[in-house]
Amino acid sequence: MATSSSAIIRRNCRFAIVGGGIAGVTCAEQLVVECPEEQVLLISATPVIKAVRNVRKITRTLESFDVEEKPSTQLEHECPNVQVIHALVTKLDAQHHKLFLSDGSVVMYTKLCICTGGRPKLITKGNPYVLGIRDTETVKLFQERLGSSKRIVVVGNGGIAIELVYEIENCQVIWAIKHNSIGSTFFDAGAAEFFLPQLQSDTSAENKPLKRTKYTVYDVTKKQKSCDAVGGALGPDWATDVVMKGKAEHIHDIHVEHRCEVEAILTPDELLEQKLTPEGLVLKLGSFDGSWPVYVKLTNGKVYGCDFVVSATGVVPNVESFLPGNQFELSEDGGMSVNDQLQTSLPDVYAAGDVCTCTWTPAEHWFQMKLWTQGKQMGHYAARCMASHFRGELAVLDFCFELFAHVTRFFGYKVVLLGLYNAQGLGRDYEILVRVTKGKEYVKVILKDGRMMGAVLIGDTDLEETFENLILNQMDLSAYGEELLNPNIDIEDYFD
Ligand SMILES: Cc1cc2nc3c(=O)[nH]c(=O)nc-3n(C[C@H](O)[C@H](O)[C@H](O)COP(=O)(O)OP(=O)(O)OC[C@H]3O[C@@H](n4cnc5c(N)ncnc54)[C@H](O)[C@@H]3O)c2cc1C
Ligand SMILES: NC(=O)C1=CN([C@@H]2O[C@H](COP(=O)(O)OP(=O)(O)OC[C@H]3O[C@@H](n4cnc5c(N)ncnc54)[C@H](OP(=O)(O)O)[C@@H]3O)[C@@H](O)[C@H]2O)C=CC1
Repeated sequence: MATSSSAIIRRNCRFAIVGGGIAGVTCAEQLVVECPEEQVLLISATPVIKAVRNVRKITRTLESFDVEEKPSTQLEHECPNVQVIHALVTKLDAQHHKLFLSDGSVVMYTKLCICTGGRPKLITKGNPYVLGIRDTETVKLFQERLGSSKRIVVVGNGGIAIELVYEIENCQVIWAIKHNSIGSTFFDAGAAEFFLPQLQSDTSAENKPLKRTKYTVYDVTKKQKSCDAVGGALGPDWATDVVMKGKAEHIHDIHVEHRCEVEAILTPDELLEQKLTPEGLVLKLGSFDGSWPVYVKLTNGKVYGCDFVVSATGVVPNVESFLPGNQFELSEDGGMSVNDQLQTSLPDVYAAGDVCTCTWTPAEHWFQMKLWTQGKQMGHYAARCMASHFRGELAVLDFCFELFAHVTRFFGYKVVLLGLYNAQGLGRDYEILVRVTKGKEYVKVILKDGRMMGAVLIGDTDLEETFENLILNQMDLSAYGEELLNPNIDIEDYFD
């Protein structure tokens, strides 16, 4: 409800949420279920919000879903006690439960959830030749630049880099990674080897496996853009519909530089001044006049000329608007620390999604990762916590925080990650079992003291449900040895 005193608009609500990404919207939708009689105010810097649809339950903890961008009015229509305000939060006075918005209004809340996500952590600030990818706007900029490019350098070895190198066509890609093998955030050297042919092959549109469209964009960006904040992060299969074509002749041309970082980004003049010689890599670029707008010097001493650089080097939480005047406890990665009730260090302020860092002692096979799935799970759980505390109760930690579970697609393959899939936190004290069928599937299991701790399943293995159970029930598998991955044994029947 809005009340006005002098020129300032004041709005009072029981629950306020900042951020129209997946965490904020899921939180709003769930608050409507928990407290249908209370007013929920969602403040979104962008006029479109992100919502989950078509949730498909794969196992108890694994689900896949589509994501749609929709106008905020649609959410208001679907959830009548939710009001969406299109504005930027410029300041928080947590002590007095007040939010100050860019439209000059003030929101008084009883409980607040901050879901402002993150933004790309770029290798360098303010360099026009270095781009990050986060939202629809940044993708458009990337597409435009790529359209007139013959070579780009991609820095980083995580989700975005993997998707880019697979999708980009007609542009040579120099992929600079810190690690020994590609894609190390999501898989090990064995899986990287499995994927290697996909990097070398001609993966032009006709040769790629057909993909379903899972990401729906409601395009209002041209019509209205009034705030400076980044839009909500992209999500599952964002790359499917995005044309990523450069102007070189060869369709797919990737060169990986291992074990290196970017030391400097140089202009052509700086290259000359420093008397550096760019790599004489054999290029399949068609006509080329020999000079580049920018040069990248790597820590391995090599220098590459390129049209621009993509810094796919992770995200930093969007916390700046909330810090002045408030004593939030921040974690090492800059995220707002939250406890197992998703409470920050300040009373009545919660946080969910990419903006927060979980500081409770996690279940043995769960850890936080800045993913769409976890944004949804945390948004949902934050609503339950806010509603429970409002009623004077404690919330019970949701089951989804028992086991890390992520399903995605890389290089055209279904990829399922369960538990400590990369032996996270196990030191050297574990065993690995691997089964590979070239071009078809890659199955890796992490065992400790005979118990399954995690698994990577690439391809249509149909093993996710059985392995999820084996990780959750911690059955002693020592007696089975390598038989566990014997393709001639129907493992489902075995453990029923
Ligand atoms: C290119 C790309 C591909 C990805 N692919 C996948 C994938 O395949 N699978 C997966 O699980 N995850 C994926 N992710 C990660 C996933 O998108 C994020 O983890 C998830 O979207 C985070 O949701 P969020 O709601 O916390 O934040 P966001 O989606 O970033 O939303 C934050 C919202 O807060 C708003 N905001 C920020 N500051 C303010 C302010 N001061 N006032 C008002 N509003 C504000 C923003 O405008 C935005 O609407 C991908 C990310 C990227 C960038
Ligand atoms: N299909 C999916 O599930 C997808 C998920 N995402 C998510 O979106 C978010 C953003 O993706 P992305 O940017 O790829 O982030 P990620 O966190 O996935 O990967 C970042 C990568 O950059 C490396 N890195 C960090 N700093 C530097 C540096 N200075 N120089 C060189 N390399 C560096 C990291 O290595 P190290 O870790 O060793 O520091 C890591 O390999 C992530 O949360 C990601 O999980 C994105 C796309 C697809």
